[in-house]
Amino acid sequence: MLTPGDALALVRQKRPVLHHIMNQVTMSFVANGVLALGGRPMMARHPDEAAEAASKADGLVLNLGTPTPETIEAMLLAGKSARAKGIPIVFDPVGVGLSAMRGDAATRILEELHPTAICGNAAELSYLLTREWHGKGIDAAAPVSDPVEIAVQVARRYRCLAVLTGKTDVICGGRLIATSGHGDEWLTLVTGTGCLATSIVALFLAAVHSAEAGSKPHASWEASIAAVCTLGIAAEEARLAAAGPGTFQQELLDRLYTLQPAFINNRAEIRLHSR
Ligand SMILES: Nc1ncnc2c1ncn2[C@@H]1O[C@H](COP(=O)(O)OP(=O)(O)O)[C@@H](O)[C@H]1O
Ligand SMILES: Cc1ncsc1CCOP(=O)(O)O
Repeated sequence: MLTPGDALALVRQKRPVLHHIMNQVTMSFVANGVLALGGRPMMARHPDEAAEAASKADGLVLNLGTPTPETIEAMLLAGKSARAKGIPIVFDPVGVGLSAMRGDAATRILEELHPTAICGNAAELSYLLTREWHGKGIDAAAPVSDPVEIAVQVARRYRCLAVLTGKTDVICGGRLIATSGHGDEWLTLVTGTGCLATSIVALFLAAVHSAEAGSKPHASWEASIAAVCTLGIAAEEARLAAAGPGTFQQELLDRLYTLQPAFINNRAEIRLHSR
């Protein structure tokens, strides 16, 4: 079994290059979060260079936050290149039910690229099942009654890992289902923490994929659990030193930088489920 601490140590040892095609709102924060954890963020969003950039990466993040026809084209080109190279692709369908444009882009990404993992909030993952939008703006409007069931259905429908974020995070890969209650409600006061969760999942998947550990059964699922626990525990520690959302954001980056594998292993509480 790959512990959360083992996975964090691998991230810092491997320092994966993570190619992002993502929204313009949270790019800088996400790049700083990935750097703080030991990764190498790379943003390359023009269709003319997207495939080439992906071919030089260890993992690819496709984030639908501020889509344009050009970035959607770039996502499809980068995704095909990532598939040819065999690196993990992580898709965050940010605000997917806001417009037909986002819904259509998500359909193409899912059908043409078959991402390794889908990460999003409950409204986003439910939309991928029902094509009905229950979000407010781009956020999940209200807690859903059974987030585990939504994640299970998404993982089964799209044959991938599903990571549903919220007060409780759900990490599902087929029959493997886990939940983590780590985190802090101030994460919802800083824009980009959902995007960062997605990029951290991609970072951990890329690290494990590029190491021997990646060949072990369940390694990708365990890496995704490690990713959400790392962010959640970093947030719990950050909250202790923060006065409000501004200092919380700074403290969060500092905790991502200083968290030690043994500390995460001592602290992480993960519940396993069966369906
Ligand atoms: N009420 C909450 N309490 C504690 N942590 C939360 C809460 N809501 C979200 N989180 C955490 O915030 C991060 C971003 O999740 P979320 O807010 O669902 O993303 P998004 O911005 O995509 O809606 C995740 O690490 C999640 O665990
Ligand atoms: C506010 C906003 N609008 C389009 S993308 C974006 C940021 C979304 O970030 P997150 O989903 O991580 O809160």
